Amino acid sequence: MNMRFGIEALDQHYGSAQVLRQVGFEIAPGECLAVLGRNGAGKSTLLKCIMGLIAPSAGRVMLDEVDATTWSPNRRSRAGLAYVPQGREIFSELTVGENIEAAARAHGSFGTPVMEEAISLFPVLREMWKRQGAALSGGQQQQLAIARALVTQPRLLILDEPTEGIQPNIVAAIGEVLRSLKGRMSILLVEQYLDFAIETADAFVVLSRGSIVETGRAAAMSRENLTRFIAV
Ligand SMILES: Nc1ncnc2c1ncn2[C@@H]1O[C@H](COP(=O)(O)OP(=O)(O)OP(=O)(O)O)[C@@H](O)[C@H]1O
Repeated sequence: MNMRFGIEALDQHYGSAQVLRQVGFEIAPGECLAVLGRNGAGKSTLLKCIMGLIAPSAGRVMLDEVDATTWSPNRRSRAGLAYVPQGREIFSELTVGENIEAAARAHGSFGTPVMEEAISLFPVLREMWKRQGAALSGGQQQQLAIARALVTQPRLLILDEPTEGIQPNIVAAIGEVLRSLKGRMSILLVEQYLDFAIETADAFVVLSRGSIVETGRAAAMSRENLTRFIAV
């Protein structure tokens, strides 16, 4: 079942600096929402508040219309959120297989079709199964990180700049996978690579200095309009 997900009027401060201001949106079940914005706009901070890694100063995170603002990251994960952070954070000492199997065991999907499907989405993972995470290219690590998130059978997959520093053919492969997942889960995509976001998302939110300055359906958004908010 797809998640009903929303955030309401989130504020966040680092010391006296306000980094998020009254940020609110919903993600329609099964859709991909892209959050766009320049470096420092507050995108990663927003995702950390959504995952419960930092507490917002004000506002609410709503999962299936339940207030989850004070839930631990683990509880959010059990409720169906999966987070692929910027920089990927795979276990570089473990093999590809161990990375996936550890996540699957923790979520009770070890050896199930959920685990098998997550692996089969990225054929390179089978080829590299016994290699250490550290031996993978950046793009392969990103694919591993996404597969590891998918073995938790998320209802909302949250990705922080999955294309950053990755070669074009792997970006294309990741885009294809994300498009194939829509409908079965919702996706929250933080992205600075505009063409990738346009190909993948159903709706957009643009963050600038911690505030939402533009929102809209993908079909209603021109590339020119979005570039205005992102170009340096
Ligand atoms: N732990 C922290 N302590 C103090 N300030 C921080 C901290 N983390 C981020 N900031 C500041 O908060 C603002 C928003 O940062 P954030 O990382 O959320 O932006 P971003 O849009 O994700 O940018 P990027 O694309 O560079 O990651 C920036 O000005 C940043 O310097």
